[in-house]
Formats: sequence, C-alpha cells, structure tokens
Amino acid sequence: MKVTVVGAGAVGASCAEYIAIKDFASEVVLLDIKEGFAEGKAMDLMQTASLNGFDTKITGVTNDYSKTAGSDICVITSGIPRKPGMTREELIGINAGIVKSVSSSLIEQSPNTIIIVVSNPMDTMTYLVHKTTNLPKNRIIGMGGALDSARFKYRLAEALEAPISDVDGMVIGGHSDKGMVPLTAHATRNSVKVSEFLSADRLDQVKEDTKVGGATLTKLLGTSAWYAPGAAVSGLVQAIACDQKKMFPCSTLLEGEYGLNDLCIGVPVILGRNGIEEIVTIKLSDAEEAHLKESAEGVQKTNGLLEL
Ligand SMILES: NC(=O)c1ccc[n+]([C@@H]2O[C@H](COP(=O)([O-])OP(=O)(O)OC[C@H]3O[C@@H](n4cnc5c(N)ncnc54)[C@H](O)[C@@H]3O)[C@@H](O)[C@H]2O)c1
Ligand SMILES: O=C(O)C[C@H](O)C(=O)O
Repeated sequence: MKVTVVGAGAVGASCAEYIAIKDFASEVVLLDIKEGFAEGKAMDLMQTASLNGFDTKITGVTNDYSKTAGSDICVITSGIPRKPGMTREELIGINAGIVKSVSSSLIEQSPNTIIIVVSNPMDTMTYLVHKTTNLPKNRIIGMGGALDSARFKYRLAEALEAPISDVDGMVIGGHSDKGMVPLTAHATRNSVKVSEFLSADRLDQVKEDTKVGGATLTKLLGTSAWYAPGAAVSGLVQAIACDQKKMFPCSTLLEGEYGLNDLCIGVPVILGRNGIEEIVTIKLSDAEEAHLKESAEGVQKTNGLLEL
C-alpha cells in the first residue's frame, strides 16, 4: 500500500506520522514544493521509527511527481492555512490553483488512485477535483466531517463530564464555521441519547463550540490546527487501505441524495478499498434538514467563485 501526501506542512506531516505509527502502509511519499522541506520532514519522521515501532518507509521529495507513481491513495494538504479572523472560504483564491495542478499531476502518475482532499475551503476544493479530473466519484473524498465529529465528541464529553470513549456523535454538512450540522439529536452516551443528560441550552452550546472548533484553534495557535486533522485523515486512509467498511461523514458528490445535487458536502459514507462504497442516507429531523439545506447553499455560493 503506497500513500502520497502532498504538502509536508503541519497537516501533511502530522497525517504522515499517524499513518506510519498505525503501521498499515508499506510506503508514504511526502511531496512539497519547498526545496528540501519534505525530505527533511521524512528524515525526521523516519528517525522516530525505531522509537515508535513502525516499518512504514517515509520518503520526501521536492515537487518530483515521478516518485509518487503507483500510489493507491493520495492526500492533498498543499495550500495556505487561514490566520486568526479569516474564514476558510477566503483561501479559495490561492488554494484552487494549487489543488487543480496538484490533482492533475498526481493522476498522471497514479491513474487508479483515490484522492483525499484536505486543503480549504475543502468542500469546494473537492468539487473542483470532480470538475477538473475524470476520476469516478467514489475515488474523490473530502475530509472534514471526521474531524468535526471528533471535535463534537470532545465537546460532548466535556459537557457530560464523561470519557470521550463513552460518547458517539456525528457532524454532517459543509466544513465551515456556519455550515456544520452537528447531529445532537442522534448523539449518544453508551446508547442513551445525550438529551437525557444535557439541557437544550447546554446542547446548543456544544453545537456552537463544535462549529467554531477550527476558528477557536486558529485564534489560539495563530494558524490552523494539525494534530486532529492529521489523525482524521489517517483514519480515512486506514479505512480504505484496510478495507474496513467504516462509516465516516465525508464530502462527496451528491446526485439527489438528501435532496441535493451537483455539490460536494459532508454526509455519512462507507469507506473501503474502493473509496466511497456507499452514501448512507439517514433520517434527519426537520431542523437538521433545514440546516443542511442552508449549509449546501453556502457551499454552492463558494463553488460559484471557482473559475471552471
Ligand atoms: N479539511 C480539513 O479538515 C482541514 C484541516 C486542517 C487544515 N486544512 C487545510 O489544509 C491546508 C494545509 O494546512 P497546513 O496547516 O498544513 O499548512 P502549512 O502551511 O503548514 O502547509 C502547507 C504546505 O503546502 C505546501 N505547498 C504549497 N503549494 C504547494 C504545491 N503547489 N505543491 C506542493 N506543496 C505545496 C507548502 O510549501 C506547505 O509546506 C490548508 O488549506 C488548511 O486550511 C484542512
Ligand atoms: O480551521 C481551519 O481553517 C482548518 C481546518 O479546516 C480545521 O477545521 O481545523
């Protein structure tokens, strides 16, 4: 199993590290445009191998796509992150050009690859990859919901004063401050609905804290987060590589599902060796459905800024 990660910055390197530590891939290629940067990150990570007990071989290359040839999975993290006070949507001007050229170079070398898009604004970048490549829809996956759901569980556990392993929950919708739809009515603690333990006001607070999860960290760090994003990407990569048939909310091209068409947005999917093997349609409450529709309108507005 060969995995390429484009962008050896904060998220790309974290993602490569988690993939290596989980030890399911034979090879990870890190590629960056900055001279020597990916080589340095790869060497540093390889020097953790004996300490962390993994055999995954990590190599770094400067913009040499021939080294990515035959990748089963390619992750795109190249592009600029936001600064405090910015929205993800403001990154479109620079990141669209980067994502378009990177995806095309990757596919030239690995025509059968599955692409995971991370660069922001992620739902629009995923749509861009659909529009500018000939890959079938099951092989283009946007990562956002897995991260947002992890943040939702963190906030739920905090409110419940419970261990995170007791909590389950999912966030669908666009990966944006306003567009996320945390499914509070479906969230549980050991199969019991969290609404049995938390007031409506406290649940609303959990929901709001989840939606601004990325912005909160950006304000604290001065740039956007990387540990949880890297771990979330590694979870998707592992589900595909190990054919786990696990369910994650991912951004995928919708063609009528949830009453939505011609956009990529986060909904539950089953991930296995073929990438997105199924889009799962779940029953939403009226409020959740309305929020998803509103979220889709926001994503479509950003898609409208693409020069296709
Ligand atoms: N979808 C999500 O959930 C999620 C989570 C976190 C970050 N992000 C996004 O991921 C992106 C990367 O974030 P980061 O914190 O790692 O940023 P970063 O600045 O640390 O790293 C980005 C890297 O991309 C490289 N790069 C730029 N153009 C390139 C090109 N054409 N080819 C190859 N490499 C190129 C840069 O040299 C840099 O090393 C941002 O757009 C950020 O908003 C998305
Ligand atoms: O917040 C960001 O801009 C980065 C990423 O989308 C995140 O949610 O951490």
